[in-house]
Amino acid sequence: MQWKHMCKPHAFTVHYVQRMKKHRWRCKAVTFWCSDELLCCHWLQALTDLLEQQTWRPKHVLVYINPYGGKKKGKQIYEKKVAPLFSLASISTEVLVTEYANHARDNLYEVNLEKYDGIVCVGGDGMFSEVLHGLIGRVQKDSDVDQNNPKVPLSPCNMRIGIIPAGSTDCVCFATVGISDPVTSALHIILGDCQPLDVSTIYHKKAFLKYSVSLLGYGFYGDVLKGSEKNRWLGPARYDFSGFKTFLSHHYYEGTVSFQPAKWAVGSPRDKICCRSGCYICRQSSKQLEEQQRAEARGLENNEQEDWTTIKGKFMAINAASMSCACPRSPRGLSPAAHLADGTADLILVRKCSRLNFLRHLIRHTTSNSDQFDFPFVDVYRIRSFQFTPKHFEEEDAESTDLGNIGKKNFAQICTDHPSCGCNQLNSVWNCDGETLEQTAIEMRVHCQLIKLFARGIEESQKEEDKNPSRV
Ligand SMILES: CCCCCCCCCCCCC/C=C/[C@@H](O)[C@H](CO)NC(=O)CCCCCCCCCCCCCCC
Ligand SMILES: Nc1ncnc2c1ncn2[C@@H]1O[C@H](COP(=O)(O)OP(=O)(O)OP(=O)(O)O)[C@@H](O)[C@H]1O
Ligand SMILES: [Ca+2]
Repeated sequence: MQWKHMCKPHAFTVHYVQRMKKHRWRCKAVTFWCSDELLCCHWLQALTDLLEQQTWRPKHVLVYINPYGGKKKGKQIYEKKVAPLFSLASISTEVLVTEYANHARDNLYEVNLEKYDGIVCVGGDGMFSEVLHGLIGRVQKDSDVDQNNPKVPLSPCNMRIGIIPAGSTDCVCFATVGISDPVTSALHIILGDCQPLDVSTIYHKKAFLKYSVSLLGYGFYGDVLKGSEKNRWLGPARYDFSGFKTFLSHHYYEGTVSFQPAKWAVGSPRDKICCRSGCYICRQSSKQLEEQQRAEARGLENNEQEDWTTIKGKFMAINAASMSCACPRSPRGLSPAAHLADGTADLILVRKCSRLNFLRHLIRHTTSNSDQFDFPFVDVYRIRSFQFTPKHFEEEDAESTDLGNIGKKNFAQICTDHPSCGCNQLNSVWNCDGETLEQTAIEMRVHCQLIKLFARGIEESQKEEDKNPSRV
């Protein structure tokens, strides 16, 4: 809500948020007229006082715009749809339109963060990932935490990030707000919403590689991403084109997956209930995790060696989803019951299957009320960490001769460059929130609620409320 002073006659306008269909929010206005000037002033003063009490609302934000994300409309979207709302809400801004990849990330290591109440990122998941790496890295640096040391607990980031969607998938925005809509996201920022978010760290041989908040996927989604990069000029359609080609190539990959189940977690990946605003499961799970970590610190439980489950096999896809990964292509996401802030990820293993079966599994991502895990070749686990070693890597490590490595690297290269050559590609690549990783043997660990967003999670729709009347 916001007001605008009008001199004559005595009147003021209140701007407020109205909920529309499908989680969309719009800014509406209502003007109050009054013949009594004093009464009008009293109202104005009372409203101003109320607004000033809302200390969680940001007053000064730092905005990063990727002018080349999605359909290359980031700058236009910000100027036309977002900046006017920020100025109406008296939010002052400092704007940086990025000039090269990683400009925003590097800038976050230099700026005086104390000046700002939040960071706004205009772009897609890749741009968000840049801001995420910049902010987490900066906070660790300021608190003398070595993010490259997997044994040291990371410092949580209190500065909130707002996402104005202007990318190709916008999965982080969609899965935390319920819609990919710049105006809705701007209104969540203005109201000062706060949604904690789990972040996963990825390591190769104990060396830190990347952070991930949405999908860490090997096999199908890795290949789709790799293929899509050659066709960036197609814009968001590059994923569908590459998805179709990857589907037809129908590769499977051999390797070993080991994971630690999240024993303390309250929910399961097959739950019918999804993560919604003020989620009870997120609150309970994070509490239980804190207790478990306290017990581990006192040496009552040894988490490092215990409870690892190992599965060796041939996989079409290995997906670790730290959140549902809902997006316009798949409105319920890769793992519809995954939670934003419960300290866990859902590990989905799709084993070698026929093309038809894989298609049936994929199609279920697009329809409501159908369970994409209900196939004999799909398994799903709620986990705190996992590691993957490709079969090819095991052999490579055993031989460990430079000559052998070079030979295999070249072979993989030939196959990637000639997908129609008919030979079997040995390894896939990891898709980490829309960016490829160079290493294939990796380890991932979830950090509960490491960052905060200007969002509130997806609000329960009337239909859902009718189905779950007893939910908190
Ligand atoms: C028949 C239709 C089946 C459609 C199945 C759609 C499943 C879509 C699931 C999307 C999950 C997105 C997870 C989010 C990942 C983001 O961190 C990342 C960065 O933005 N985006 C992508 O990697 C971008 C990933 C984009 C993946 C697109 C996959 C398209 C598959 C098309 C298969 C066509 C088969 C047709 C056979 C006749
Ligand atoms: N000025 C720039 N020039 C070139 N690349 C940039 C620039 N600014 C940011 N980038 C990079 O562009 C990449 C893609 O951006 P972004 O995520 O906004 O769009 P997208 O890839 O179309 O969407 P999505 O990630 O949702 O699929 C990011 O990895 C980011 O690092
Ligand atoms: Ca989670």
